[in-house]
Amino acid sequence: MSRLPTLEEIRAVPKVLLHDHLDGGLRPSTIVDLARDCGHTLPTTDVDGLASWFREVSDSGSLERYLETFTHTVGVMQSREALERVAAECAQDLADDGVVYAEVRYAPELHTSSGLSLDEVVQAVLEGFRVGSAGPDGRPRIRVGTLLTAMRHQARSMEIAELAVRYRDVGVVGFDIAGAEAGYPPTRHLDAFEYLQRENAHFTIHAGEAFGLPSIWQAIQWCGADRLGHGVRIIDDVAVSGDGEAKLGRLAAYVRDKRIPLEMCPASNVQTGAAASIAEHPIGLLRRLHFRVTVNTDNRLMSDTSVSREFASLVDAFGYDWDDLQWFTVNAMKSAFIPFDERLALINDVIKPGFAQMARRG
Ligand SMILES: O=c1[nH]cnc2c1ncn2[C@H]1C[C@H](O)[C@@H](CO)O1
Ligand SMILES: [Zn+2]
Repeated sequence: MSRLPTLEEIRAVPKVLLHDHLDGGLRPSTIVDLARDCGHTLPTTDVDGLASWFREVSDSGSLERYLETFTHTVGVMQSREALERVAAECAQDLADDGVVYAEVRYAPELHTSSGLSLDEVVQAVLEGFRVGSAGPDGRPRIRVGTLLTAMRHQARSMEIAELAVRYRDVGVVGFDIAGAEAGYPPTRHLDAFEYLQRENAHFTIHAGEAFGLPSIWQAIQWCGADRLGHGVRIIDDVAVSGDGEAKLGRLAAYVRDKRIPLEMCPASNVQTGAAASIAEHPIGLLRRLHFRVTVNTDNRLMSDTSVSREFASLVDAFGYDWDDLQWFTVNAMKSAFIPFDERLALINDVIKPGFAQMARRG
């Protein structure tokens, strides 16, 4: 099929999402509702105006400024009802976009300012995902696993890691650290990572987004991360000569040889200045070099994006075809934190047949 995939067609194929923040994906109308209920003051209560505000402020070119916008999402996610609603709508929105498997992350410690305990936060989010994943016939339209995030500038990672292990059999599939990267190396949380390794638990680390190779190196070689959140700066360890031949440094070679998944989030990276544009995003070269690249949304609200839109922008920039999109999707499914047999079943019974059906249509 020579014609390139369209946005509408991309929406129809089964997709997988590994890096999406619950507090970065609220519907603007829900923020307005919840803010009214809990007395939180927003920059504007006009729904369209609020959507534009998030997108525009997030376009600052700085991760720190980008993260400031979360005051207005986290601020309205402080009750059990609010957390359940946001999680349920998240599952519905992802399913509507054709996502069949998602790992959605959030930081429980950010949702306790009105008195919820960490356990209550986790239980509310799990309940929201349970409700939101069900279709009209009661059968699940999407499978959602959650990742519990600890904030890298705080000192609660051990507590959050223990929480993740406590809820591992009821929907929590892993752990993460997030927040401003510069000045907060992942090794600050080494005890939490060592604990998770002893517990045979899975974790990813935001690394190589706003800070370079040392952050990626620490995340992998000191902390033992299974995956890298973003990881875009791995490109700094790849030299491309005039004739297009690429030479990998030791760290880049390690990441590729070990098939360490890169959770790339192109639109978010352009907004925070981690990449100059989609066309110049390192994903193009990393895909060509067969790193284990996956495509993600990061924060759908801040970037006004979805998995389908991320794919469509890559089709536009790099001319990707259905084989490329299936390759990204299978990469993501292989890299998920659920058991191997369940990943394989989704690949063979859902993803491959879904892409094959699209190929026949073309
Ligand atoms: O792209 C990101 N980099 C680092 N931290 C991030 C990013 N997107 C969201 N966060 C932070 C802000 C949220 O409040 C927190 C938990 O989801 O994670
Ligand atoms: Zn992120």
